[in-house]
Amino acid sequence: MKKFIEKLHFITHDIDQLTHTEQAQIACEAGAKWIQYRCLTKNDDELLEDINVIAEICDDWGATLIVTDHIHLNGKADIQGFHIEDMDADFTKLRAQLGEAVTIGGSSNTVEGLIRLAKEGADYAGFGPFRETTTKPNNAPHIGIEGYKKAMATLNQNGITLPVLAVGGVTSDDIEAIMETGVFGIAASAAINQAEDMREAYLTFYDKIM
Ligand SMILES: Cc1ncc(COP(=O)(O)OP(=O)(O)O)c(N)n1
Ligand SMILES: Cc1ncsc1CCOP(=O)(O)O
Ligand SMILES: [Mg+2]
Repeated sequence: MKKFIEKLHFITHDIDQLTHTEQAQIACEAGAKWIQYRCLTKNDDELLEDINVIAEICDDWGATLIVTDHIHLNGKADIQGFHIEDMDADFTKLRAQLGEAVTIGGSSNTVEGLIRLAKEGADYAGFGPFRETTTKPNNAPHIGIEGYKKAMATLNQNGITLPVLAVGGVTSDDIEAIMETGVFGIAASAAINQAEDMREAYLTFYDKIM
């Protein structure tokens, strides 16, 4: 089933200055239509407490709510989908488990991973890291502008239309060059939620992407 996927995904994160709920509220008030609640530090009761509040905010503002991992919470709150960070996850099995209506996104550091995600029925993929990020430092090579161009050419040659989002260390100054590579969109956290003025930062991202 083809799903609507937004071009700008805002990812909440554990930061000192704003709670996940506050981040979702500010992003939605600034116009966000896609919130990924990424909290890997709370127990199920705490997660559901956050998710129920964020789901209401998303509902009020017409935003899609995606939860990072935690697929066991499917059906327990008004969640539209899940972003699965395990790059070895079997999306065919996940689809069978979660059903057609649930949006399922995956992550990859390679074009081969993107092809596999597309073949296994992921609805979209985060492809990164664009550059170094403190949100989740890892050892994967940075994709960079040339890497996105090459990957998008390979996907096109293979007839793959999976929506690919650049992710990891993206700032508003990168948006134009990234979008020119042919990727579908951008997912970002730190450059928005750690900005001095989060609303202003979200609006700058939005204006440059749309
Ligand atoms: C849209 C989106 N893309 C990527 C991620 C993070 O995925 P992850 O597997 O953690 O990526 P690496 O940092 O390991 O490269 C996400 N949450 N959402
Ligand atoms: C790459 C990545 N890994 C975990 S969340 C995430 C996306 C957010 O990265 P950033 O905070 O640099 O926008
Ligand atoms: Mg990962």
